[in-house]
Order: sequence, then structure tokens, then C-alpha cells
Amino acid sequence: MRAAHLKSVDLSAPAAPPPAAQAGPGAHRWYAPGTHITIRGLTKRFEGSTLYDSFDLDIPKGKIVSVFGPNGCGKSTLINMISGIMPYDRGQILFEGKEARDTRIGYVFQNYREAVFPWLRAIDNIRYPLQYLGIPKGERQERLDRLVESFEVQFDLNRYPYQMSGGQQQLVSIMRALVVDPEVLFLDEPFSALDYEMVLFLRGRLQKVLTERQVTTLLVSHDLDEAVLLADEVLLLSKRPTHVAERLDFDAPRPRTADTTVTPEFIRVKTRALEVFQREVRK
Ligand SMILES: Nc1ncnc2c1ncn2[C@@H]1O[C@H](COP(=O)(O)OP(=O)(O)OP(=O)(O)O)[C@@H](O)[C@H]1O
Repeated sequence: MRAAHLKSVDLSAPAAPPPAAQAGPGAHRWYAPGTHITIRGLTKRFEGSTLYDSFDLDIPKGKIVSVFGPNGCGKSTLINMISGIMPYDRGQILFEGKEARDTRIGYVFQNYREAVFPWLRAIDNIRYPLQYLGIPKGERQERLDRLVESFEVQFDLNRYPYQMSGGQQQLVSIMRALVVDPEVLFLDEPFSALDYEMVLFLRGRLQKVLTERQVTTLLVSHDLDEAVLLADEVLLLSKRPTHVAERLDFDAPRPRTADTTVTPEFIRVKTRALEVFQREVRK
């Protein structure tokens, strides 16, 4: 009986969790196959008000997940807690069983003006994390070249931030986040302060690089079209105390462009997302 049972176990997948009574050290590090980030019992309070209370979530590996929800529901707080920028009161967040500090993480902020180093040329801004991590010079150059090629950069990377447009500065901060080859990338409204032409350009380039590299990505966006267009999955949050209102898959082929937004599948997912959003806002 026992042998027959063992034969049916898929050894390539993480082992199933032992029953609680038998749980030993490390048992809590179990994660479901295909899951990259496992969040359990996450609790966060601000000045007596509860934002998250025993919040659970599994984030799939190698996918782009958009986070969308009512104003102030805690979208930025969620990605800040997951990425390790912000502490939380209770719970556990693990990346394939590892802590955030043992995971390569990239983060792109909305406010690129505060994120790029004004005293460094664009190329040195992008190179900075590699120097910090002590990556050998040859490999640094290789990684930079690969990234510049992937993004098809058309402007002079020897310029300083003050000599670049907002979109170019945000491109630099996106490239700086990706140069470390992150396992997980966090983007907090990365395009909201840019003009539309630049938004279209950056969405296209970013999508291409993320799908080539299969980086697990969490994107906070206030723009529902953008949230759906870029996502493999849209995570819809409720009002606080925040829980997952609904998760919607969107598996249209890539690259996705403005043309994707007129397809029946896009319209179906966006319509459903809007229904859930409106229901949550009215509660
Ligand atoms: N550092 C802080 N101190 C106190 N309260 C905070 C802090 N950061 C966030 N909050 C509270 O948590 C709530 C959620 O903030 P957060 O920025 O995560 O929400 P959001 O969904 O990203 O918001 P928005 O839709 O406005 O971008 C805010 O309304 C605010 O009341």
C-alpha cells in the first residue's frame, strides 16, 4: 500500500505539507507548484485602523499580475510589504519558500525623478546595482549590452537625468530594476506621470522584456485598460479591510497593443473587472 502511494507522488513538485500535528521546522515553507509568492495571514494596521487582516494570496511564477482596486485599499502597501520595503504586523510572505532578503527583487516607483540618481549618467544609473553587488566588470558590460538591446534604446545613455525626458528617466529606472535579473519585479504605477506616446512605447518594451525573461511581476495601476492589457491575471481588491474580491485571467497573445483592447476577450475581462470594482466601491 505504502509503496503504491509513494509511486503516485510527483517528486518534481514541492512536497505536500505535513498535517499540522506533524509539522516540523520548515513545514511552513511549503508552496503550491507554480506558485512564486505565498502570502499567509498577512495583517497590517495603520494607527489603529486595519488595512489587511489575515490576508492570504498565492502569486504565480513567471506571470504578470496587475493589482487593481478602490482608492486607498492598500495596493501600494501590499507590494511594499511583499517586496520587503514595509514591515507588517503579522503573517508570512515567502518566495518559493525563501525570505524577501534571499530573493532578487526589482522595484520601479511612480516618481522616477526621486528614483534616478541625478549625479549619475543614465548608463551609470543602470549599472549601479551591478557594482553594488560586486558583479565582475566583463559580466556587467554583457548584462548592460543585453538590456540596451532588448529595450532598443534610441537615446544617448551618456546623458544625465536632467538632460532626459520623463519617459527616458523612467526607462532608465526600469532598466536599473531589471539589470540585476530580478526573480520578482514590482511596479507601482510606473507610467502614470508620463505622456501617452511614452506610455505606449514603454508598455510595449516592458511587456517584451518581461515575457522573454518570464519575470514574476506585480503591477499596481489605476488605469483599468492598462491593468488588463499587461496582465496574465488581474487581482481585484476590495475596500478595507482588504481582501481579494476576484481574480481574472487574461491570456490574449503577446505582444498586446492598442488593437488588443478592441478584442471581445479584452472587453469581456475589462467589463467583469469594472463590475467587481463598482460592486466593491458601493459596499
Ligand atoms: N505610512 C503610513 N502611515 C499611515 N497610514 C498609511 C501609511 N501608508 C498608507 N497608509 C494608509 O493606508 C491606506 C492605503 O494606502 P495605499 O497607498 O497602500 O493605498 P492604494 O490602494 O495604493 O492607494 P491609491 O489608490 O490612493 O494609490 C491609505 O489610505 C492610508 O490611509
